Amino acid sequence: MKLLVTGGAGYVGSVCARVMVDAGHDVTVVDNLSTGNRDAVPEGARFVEGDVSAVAEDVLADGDVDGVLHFAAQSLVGESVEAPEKYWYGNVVESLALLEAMRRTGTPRLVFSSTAATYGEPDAVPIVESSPTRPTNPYGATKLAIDHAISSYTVAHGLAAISLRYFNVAGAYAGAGENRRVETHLIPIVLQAALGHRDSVKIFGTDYHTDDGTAVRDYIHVHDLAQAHALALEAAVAGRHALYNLGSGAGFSVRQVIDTCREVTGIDIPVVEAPRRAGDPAVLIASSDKAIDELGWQPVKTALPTIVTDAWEYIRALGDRAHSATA
Ligand SMILES: NC(=O)c1ccc[n+]([C@@H]2O[C@H](COP(=O)([O-])OP(=O)(O)OC[C@H]3O[C@@H](n4cnc5c(N)ncnc54)[C@H](O)[C@@H]3O)[C@@H](O)[C@H]2O)c1
Ligand SMILES: O=c1ccn([C@@H]2O[C@H](COP(=O)(O)OP(=O)(O)O[C@H]3O[C@H](CO)[C@H](O)[C@H](O)[C@H]3O)[C@@H](O)[C@H]2O)c(=O)[nH]1
Repeated sequence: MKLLVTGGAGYVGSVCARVMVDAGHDVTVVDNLSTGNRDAVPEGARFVEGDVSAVAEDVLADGDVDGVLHFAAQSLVGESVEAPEKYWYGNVVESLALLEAMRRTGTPRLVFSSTAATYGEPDAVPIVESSPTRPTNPYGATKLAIDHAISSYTVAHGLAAISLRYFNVAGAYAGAGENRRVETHLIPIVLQAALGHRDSVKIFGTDYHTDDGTAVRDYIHVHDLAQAHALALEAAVAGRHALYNLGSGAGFSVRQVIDTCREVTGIDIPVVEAPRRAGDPAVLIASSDKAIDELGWQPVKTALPTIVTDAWEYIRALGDRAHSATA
């Protein structure tokens, strides 16, 4: 297929772009490098620098692009609470521009990076796709708004679309991984502390109603996630918007993640207890049964030590290329 990958210089987008190139697809990456790295764009993919709203329509203009994988976004829960404008413009307005570009150029297929954050605080876990959507932060609210916009484009304009609601993505694949200029995600932060790039790790909230008082998340390996994108591209049906949760089905607390990182690295990483981070739900665990049943998705790297080991090997190999700025 001929594919446009937005956000393909970022973490998840660069791994997915690599998997698509390796599978023989013709890939063009559009990225404004706001959080991504130019050198993360895989060899074999074309690169166009710019905002989705400014350059995507040019890439689609010939009318022969088969599908769009839309990763480009602002995606930090805490930041979205402090600067919601960045999220409503950067996510909703940019994605509406992409939908319009696709409509005008007759581009048939979309796979969208939605998120567990669309559900908010769940009534029950594991979370299924029919669970209520009550986002607890602007990030989740903007992703939910985009999901609604996509649904109406499928009905009105015959777009074939799949939203993949990822839970917490981690790990690395073939030399591609998490290397943001400013890092806020738990696993890379803990591993940066193990490397000595940070003095300690803050635990945001120790008073949640969970077994050890810290927040629980479901970590999914980035390569398993990329495989789901390949399946979604094939499965998208004109006029239909399907949604799938993607996780490993097990929840790990912040303390359990830190302990796993200690075991994998053999380093006693220092921690500091801190207040809760605004916008964070207590527990997010996915049911991925729908993706397994309907897409034929088979996650392989589901064990947390495997995910952390891959992230650790990646971050150690970065050397001088490592960004380690604290947020
Ligand atoms: N990482 C996770 O745990 C996770 C979980 C659920 C969903 N997601 C979603 O997956 C997608 C990728 O997340 P990530 O962790 O790889 O983030 P990232 O910040 O590493 O990558 C996002 C990329 O998009 C680019 N970008 C942002 N806005 C753009 C715009 N308007 N035009 C062009 N390029 C733009 C950035 O430069 C960056 O390269 C996001 O949509 C995010 O919401 C991520
Ligand atoms: O230094 C840190 C960093 C994080 N955390 C905690 O660790 C958990 C995971 O936080 P991350 O920042 O790694 O991930 P989030 O759960 O906030 O969000 C991630 O997963 C979501 C889906 O679950 C989103 O889609 C989002 O894009 C993606 O960043 C949270 O309880 C957070 O408070 C800490 O205690 N200390």
